[in-house]
Amino acid sequence: MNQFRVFTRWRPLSTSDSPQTEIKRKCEEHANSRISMSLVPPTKSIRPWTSEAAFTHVFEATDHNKCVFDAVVAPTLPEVLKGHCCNLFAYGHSGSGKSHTIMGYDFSNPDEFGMCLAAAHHLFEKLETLNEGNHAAALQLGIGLRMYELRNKTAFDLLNGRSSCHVREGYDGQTHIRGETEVLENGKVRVRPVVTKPCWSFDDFRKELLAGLALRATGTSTVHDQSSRTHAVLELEIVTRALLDVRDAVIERQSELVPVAKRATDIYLEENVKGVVQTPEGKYIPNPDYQIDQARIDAAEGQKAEFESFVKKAEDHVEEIMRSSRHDCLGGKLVFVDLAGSEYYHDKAASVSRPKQSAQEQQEGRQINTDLLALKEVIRARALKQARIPFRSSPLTMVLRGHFMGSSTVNSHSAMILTVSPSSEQFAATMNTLKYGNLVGLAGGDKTAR
Ligand SMILES: Nc1ncnc2c1ncn2[C@@H]1O[C@H](COP(=O)(O)OP(=O)(O)OP(=O)(O)O)[C@@H](O)[C@H]1O
Repeated sequence: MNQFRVFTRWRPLSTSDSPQTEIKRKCEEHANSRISMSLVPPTKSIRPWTSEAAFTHVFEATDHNKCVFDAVVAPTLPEVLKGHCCNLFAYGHSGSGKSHTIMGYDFSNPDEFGMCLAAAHHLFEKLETLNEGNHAAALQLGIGLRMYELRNKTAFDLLNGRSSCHVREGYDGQTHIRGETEVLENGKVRVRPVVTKPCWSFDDFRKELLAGLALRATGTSTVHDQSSRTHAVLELEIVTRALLDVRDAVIERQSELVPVAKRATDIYLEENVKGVVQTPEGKYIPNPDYQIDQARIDAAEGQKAEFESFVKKAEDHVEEIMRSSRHDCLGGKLVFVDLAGSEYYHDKAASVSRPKQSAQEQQEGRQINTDLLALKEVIRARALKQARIPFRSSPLTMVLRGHFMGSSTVNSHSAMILTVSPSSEQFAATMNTLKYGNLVGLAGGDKTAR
């Protein structure tokens, strides 16, 4: 099976909802073991809706987090331990249970851990075994945690005081998320990526996760709050101290290269400006009184090439550490994406009403809509094994590029959980979420996917 899995999770009715208002729904299993869902609208003015056979499984309100973890995340852990990358998305209306699912609200009861904490718990159990007999501290395996919120082309680093970082495509064709430029002594210019917090035990991990969550407005859902207007990304990567150190060395060598490269450019420009004069007619001609100092230009270029070679050497060192690791799991990643609230998804075919939005919210809504449609197209292109995957279509898919590219298989170890409310008052929001999930399930299915 090589399909992108889409799950639905019904949250329980909240105490403020009356039980009579529960949405009537039906599931049907099809020959391909996929499920279709039908919803009966609370009023006659809305047409009943039936999805296609797009869903892998439907969790009911009584299913707790452990049940969801066992079915959705646990099967991906062997892939992560082989050094591959698996992605898990949560999508739903504000208050439908995305944070409950991904982050969890109980950080001490393993049965109620969110997917992220439960995954770390299981990974640390495995890493402890792999670390046995390995006495070199620099080679002890742990989990590097990165946490950021994404809005348009800006990422807010939750493990670095919510500082803002830019999402850009580098000269190497890779997407880089980089913080503000720091100007250091001797003209060195350093641009750090999103912070990776190394965690060498489960308790370290839990502490960092809680610190990151404290900077995120979750759990106080209103459709206008901040968390519903950003995508939250949590990356868990299997690392060693040695790997983190050599990555830091690359950043250090790059910062040393900046002033040297600038000096080479300045010298080249200076010599060439001195080497020409302007005629009364406004033309530039070689300056008869100045001979361009080519040796000076070459010396500066030579120094630049030397510093470039230091960067290359540091990058090779990272490759070498990855290649020579005794453990396949080094660099393995599990990425959780708590997508922006489904109230921002605009499906032309959906005749559902949406809450009134301000001009800024409408603009953000358009961007979120672009992100979500781009994500669906990326999933479809991967399912179709297309040569060109449209990662550049949105900042979200640009950020996910590295994670999707690091996946072992086309789609099968990535999944989406749709969180939905059973309250009739939330019917429109629930149907909108399921409509998007239906499209993603079809797109990530087989070659006949639409
Ligand atoms: N499956 C569930 N079982 C029990 N409680 C749940 C479940 N899903 C959600 N809840 C509860 O409902 C409330 C809202 O859920 P949650 O904060 O996860 O919503 P959300 O989709 O993340 O909203 P937002 O995007 O605004 O942060 C929380 O108190 C949460 O504990």
